[in-house]
Amino acid sequence: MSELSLQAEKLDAADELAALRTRFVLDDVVYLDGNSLGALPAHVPDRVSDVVRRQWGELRIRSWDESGWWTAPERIGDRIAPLVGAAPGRIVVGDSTSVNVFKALVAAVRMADEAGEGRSEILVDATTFPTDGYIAQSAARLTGRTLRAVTPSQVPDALSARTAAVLLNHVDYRTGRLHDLPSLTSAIHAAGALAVWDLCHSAGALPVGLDEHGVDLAVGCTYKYLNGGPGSPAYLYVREELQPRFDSPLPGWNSHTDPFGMSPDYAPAPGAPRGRVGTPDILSMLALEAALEVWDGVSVAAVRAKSLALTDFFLTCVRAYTEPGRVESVTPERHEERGSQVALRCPDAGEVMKRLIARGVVGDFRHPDVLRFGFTPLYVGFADAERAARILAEELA
Ligand SMILES: Cc1ncc(COP(=O)(O)O)c(C=O)c1O
Ligand SMILES: Nc1c(O)cccc1C(=O)C[C@H](N)C(=O)O
Repeated sequence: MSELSLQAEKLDAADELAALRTRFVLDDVVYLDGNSLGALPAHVPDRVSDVVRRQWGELRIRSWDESGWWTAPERIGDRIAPLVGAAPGRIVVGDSTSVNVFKALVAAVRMADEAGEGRSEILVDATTFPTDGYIAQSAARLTGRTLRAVTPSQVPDALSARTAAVLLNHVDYRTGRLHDLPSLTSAIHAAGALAVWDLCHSAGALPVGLDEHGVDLAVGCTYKYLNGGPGSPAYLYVREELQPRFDSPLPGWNSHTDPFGMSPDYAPAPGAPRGRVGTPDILSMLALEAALEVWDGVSVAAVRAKSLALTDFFLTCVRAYTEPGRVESVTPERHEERGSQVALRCPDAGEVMKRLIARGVVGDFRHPDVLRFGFTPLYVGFADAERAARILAEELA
């Protein structure tokens, strides 16, 4: 046994989260793609079966009340809230992240307009996952703003009295870089603008502190570190003081204060439900609700500590096993700047990832040259990290 596998064994033995792995359906593959699609929590199939067979099959329409379908978006929002540092009543679940980016950004610009200072510009993260950039372009056109793409580090200098809103990613999907949410949010506020954060790659992997840091609006998906399943609904957070001013660009009937009054005039509901649009996707939503139970008794701080230890250890193993210079890590070394993934660049990354997957190490390839390895502390261990690095080195040799 190599020294690093011995070390992995010791680290796994001391890992207070190690037992959580049994809450998931996993085989002996090293699954390092939970930053794209989280693994299936073991109890979810039975719960979904109950929703389909009993709630839908037997109770049918009664389930909107009796099975709590109607209130699921807010109820599940409250379940996600502690994971991202929000009090109850601030998050609503529904739609995709893309749709929630649209709602949040247009609503942010509308709120900036209320100040009446002619704020003519939206800033967007130039390194963003593409969908946010596309939606921001459309939001800018619809609201008559110009859109400027800047890297998160350029944001403080780019802010001005012209800035209406800024759309940023908490963790960069490609490099795994963690951006400084507290200081960027306060810089955005100092300029009188609104901060909209995309939490897709941070929620469930590290503390976010939405309320504590005064984030205005935030969105995120639930199929990565929250393990909600393929296409599970996303969520929208609106800061409490802003909720009465949240003017949705998609004011569907589900966000009406009296949806069953069927009035031709729109009157927005108070609080989080104002972020709803149409009929919630109940099957996916209730699968997500069940999946969130794996968080019972789990602290985000413990998850963060293990995530950093795992990514540190993986980098150590990669350096020990791989010929120097064969790959370059584009994930920051500093813990304050690292999310829960390691991204390694090499020119043949696409081919290398195919071979890794064939050998039971599942990460993903991101164009043009990035090998991405996501570490989900709820089910990935140190021996997994060592084995992945060892097989990677063999494939790179
Ligand atoms: C940062 C980020 N935003 C948004 C999305 C996707 O949004 P949607 O769920 O609408 O496909 C992803 C991943 O797919 C992402 O990584
Ligand atoms: N949402 C995805 C999908 O529907 C298919 C494949 C991948 C995804 C992803 O989530 C990709 C992910 N956001 C990324 O960071 O690359």
